[in-house]
Amino acid sequence: MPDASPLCLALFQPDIPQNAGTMLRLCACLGVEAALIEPAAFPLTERHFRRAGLDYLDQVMMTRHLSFAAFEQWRATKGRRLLLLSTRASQPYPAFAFQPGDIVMVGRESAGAPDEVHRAADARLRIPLRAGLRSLNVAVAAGMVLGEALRQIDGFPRGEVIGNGTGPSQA
Ligand SMILES: C[S@@+](CC[C@H](N)C(=O)[O-])C[C@H]1O[C@@H](n2cnc3c(N)ncnc32)[C@H](O)[C@@H]1O
Repeated sequence: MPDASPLCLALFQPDIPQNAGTMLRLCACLGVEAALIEPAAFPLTERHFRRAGLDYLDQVMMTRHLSFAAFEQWRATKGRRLLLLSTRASQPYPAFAFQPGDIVMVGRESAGAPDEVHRAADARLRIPLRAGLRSLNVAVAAGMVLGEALRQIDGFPRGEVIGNGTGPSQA
């Protein structure tokens, strides 16, 4: 595996700071690396993320890429697979075999990811939904698929239990 982190979550040109903040918090808590592909629809500053409720920013292993082309150059140096979550994909994610080092990418809230990104991906994965319903919130989609990927590769953090695990700790 190329890096210390078992997986990477890539945010393609995020539109909504609250969603980006939720996904970066997810990355911090699960020990998943994050990649931000610019331009975003909001300034990628610490102030904006903190206002969106992300107070774990210093715990996120994050790379920023000025364009998709720059991200692709970086990815080529790492030799990592790109797995795009897309409402246009036909392959359901629960049947996909994830590997350590995989990069799971989510698209924009407004428009998903463009054809160029679909073509570049090693796999395009779909979360099956009930007929007639369009899509999930992007952070929910990211959480579902990262959870399955971490389960498959046994990549969840081995965190300490706070207290004795039976209930609220004594003050
Ligand atoms: C709100 S959705 C994008 C909606 C956009 N109109 C489209 O159809 O692509 C934002 C992102 O969440 C992810 N997503 C949401 N629902 C999904 C699903 N059922 N399967 C795969 N990815 C999904 C995708 O990465 C998508 O680009």
